[in-house]
This record gives sequence, structure tokens and C-alpha cells, in this order.
Amino acid sequence: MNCQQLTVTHKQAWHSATNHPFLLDCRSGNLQPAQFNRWLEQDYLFGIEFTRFFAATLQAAPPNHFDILLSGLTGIKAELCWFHTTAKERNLSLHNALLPAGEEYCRFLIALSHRPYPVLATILWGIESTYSVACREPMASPYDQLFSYCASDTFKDYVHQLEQIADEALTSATEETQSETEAEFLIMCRHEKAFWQMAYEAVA
Ligand SMILES: Cc1ncc(C[n+]2csc(CCO)c2C)c(N)n1
Repeated sequence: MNCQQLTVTHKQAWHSATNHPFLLDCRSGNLQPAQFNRWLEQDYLFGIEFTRFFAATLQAAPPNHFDILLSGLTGIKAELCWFHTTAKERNLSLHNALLPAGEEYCRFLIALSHRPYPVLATILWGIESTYSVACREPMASPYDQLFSYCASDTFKDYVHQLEQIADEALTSATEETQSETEAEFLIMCRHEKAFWQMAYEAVA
């Protein structure tokens, strides 16, 4: 089993995670500011927990994977800075509470932290990869600017490197760990879909 196969075996779940009406509205320009703002407020909080999950993955990783994982942490650092700048520009607070979808997603990451490395590396790839795929189609202004990093070739290349290290970890994983990875991948897809939906519902 490898990352690519996961997206094919669970085509429907993968599609729902990466093709939400929220994204269609970014492309047409119909997304309402309140919807983007909710995404931003909630995704900042998610980003904090994701950083910790990333640290757990790094802690379990073999040294030959450090290079790529450390470069990912640099990307997250830039992303967390971007949240602060963009929140200021839009007069948003980053001190809100997580809504249920975000809270459940974060709880999933915390529970996963002590699982075997192949599970962590694959879910890490999966989470980053959803945004690379989700932002692949051109978006209308201002969302083209706001999501420009996820749409960039730099991000695409980074996600590809994550795929390579996850695939390497999966190759030597036990069957049991591979099955667990597959189950968690499916749950991750459902959390992604629910996260977009939660932001989309900022406007009734
Ligand atoms: C719910 C949710 N899922 C995935 C990502 C993707 N992602 C996680 S951290 C980061 C910055 C660069 O590593 C990106 C793009 C997200 N932001 N929010």
C-alpha cells in the first residue's frame, strides 16, 4: 500500500475532502467574507494543534527524513505568521474557541500522536496533500492571493516529498500498521470535509 493507492481506494472520501462547495465558491468568487473569516479563525487554531502533531511525527521519524520534515516546519512557521498578518488586516481575533468540527479534528490529531511512524507520516502527507489538491484550480480574487501558498509549486513539491517519505515508511510497515493507516486516512478525509463545511456554514 502507498499514498496514491489510498486516494484511489477511498476515492469518494478523498474527493469529498478536496472538493467542497467552499472551494467552488473560492473559484467563482462567490465565497462570502464571513465564510473565509471563519475558516481563517478556525484554521489558525487547527494549525497550532497541527504543529504539535508535526512535532510528534518528527519525534518518531528516522534521521534521513529530518531534512524534509524540518523544511515543513519552516513552512508552518510562515503560515502561522501569515494568519497573524491576515487576521489583523481583516480585523479578526485569533482567540476564539474551536467549533465542534475543528475540535474533533484536533482531538483526532492528539490521539494519533503516539501511533507508529508510518501512520503519522501518511496522515501528515494526507493533511497537507488535501490543500494542495483543493487549491489546484485557479481561484477568483481575493482568494487566489489568500490561498496562493497552497496553490504554489513550492507547496506541491513539498507535498510530493512528504509522499515519498510516507511511502518509504509504509513499505516496511507491518500489515497491522498498514490497516491502521488506511482506517485513519479515511477518518482524516471526513474531518477535512467537516472542516470546510463548518466554515461554509458561517453564512446560513
Ligand atoms: C483543516 C486543514 N487541513 C489541512 C491544512 C493544510 N495545511 C496544514 S499546515 C499548512 C501550512 C504549510 O504546511 C497547510 C497548508 C490546513 N491548513 N487546514
